[in-house]
Amino acid sequence: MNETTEHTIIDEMGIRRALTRIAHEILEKNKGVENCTLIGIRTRGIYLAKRVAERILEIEGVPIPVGEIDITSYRDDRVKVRSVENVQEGGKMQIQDRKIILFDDVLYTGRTVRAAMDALIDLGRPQMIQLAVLVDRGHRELPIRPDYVGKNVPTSKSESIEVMLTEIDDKDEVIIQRGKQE
Ligand SMILES: O=P(O)(O)OC[C@H]1O[C@H](OP(=O)(O)OP(=O)(O)O)[C@H](O)[C@@H]1O
Ligand SMILES: O=c1cc[nH]c(=O)[nH]1
Repeated sequence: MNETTEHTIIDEMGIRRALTRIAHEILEKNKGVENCTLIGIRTRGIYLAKRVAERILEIEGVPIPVGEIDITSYRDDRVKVRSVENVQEGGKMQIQDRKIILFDDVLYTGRTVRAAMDALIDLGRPQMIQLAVLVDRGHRELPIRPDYVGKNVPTSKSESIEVMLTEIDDKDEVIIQRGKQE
């Protein structure tokens, strides 16, 4: 039998604590947020970036620009970047010489992050790029590692992680589905 089971791996409180910790880690690693820009990978990476920017404002009293990058995946594994936009004011993000902190909900093969980095570098020369993810589930196919991780979740390839955020899913929860076919 090939039944699918699922259970919660991070609840609402866990997500809140993880994002607060990541906000503190960003402040510590960068000695503040001067010259930093947060860029969320569409869709849920954007909400994570916005929430961390709010925490940083609460903790440090400093606003931080937040942008979004839209990447479309194709079945043959090519990825296409559609845009990089400022989510607060609209218009283009400044990339040149900025410290960019990329946000995504799940890190798996690393191909989405690689596409995002390629697109950013096409637009300008960032001073550096860092990576924040809510869940690192392993199985990297590229030499990419996150600087900030909400939770490391060892998985098998037949499992799947689903991140739900109130902004679009009506609740905050991360679940693992087992027995799901790829
Ligand atoms: O490291 P990778 O192998 O690239 O996988 C990670 C990506 O996969 C998921 O996006 P997905 O393409 O499932 O789109 P969605 O988040 O909009 O559902 C997730 O949100 C990451 O962006
Ligand atoms: O399990 C996975 C793998 C890639 N992206 C997801 O959102 N979940």
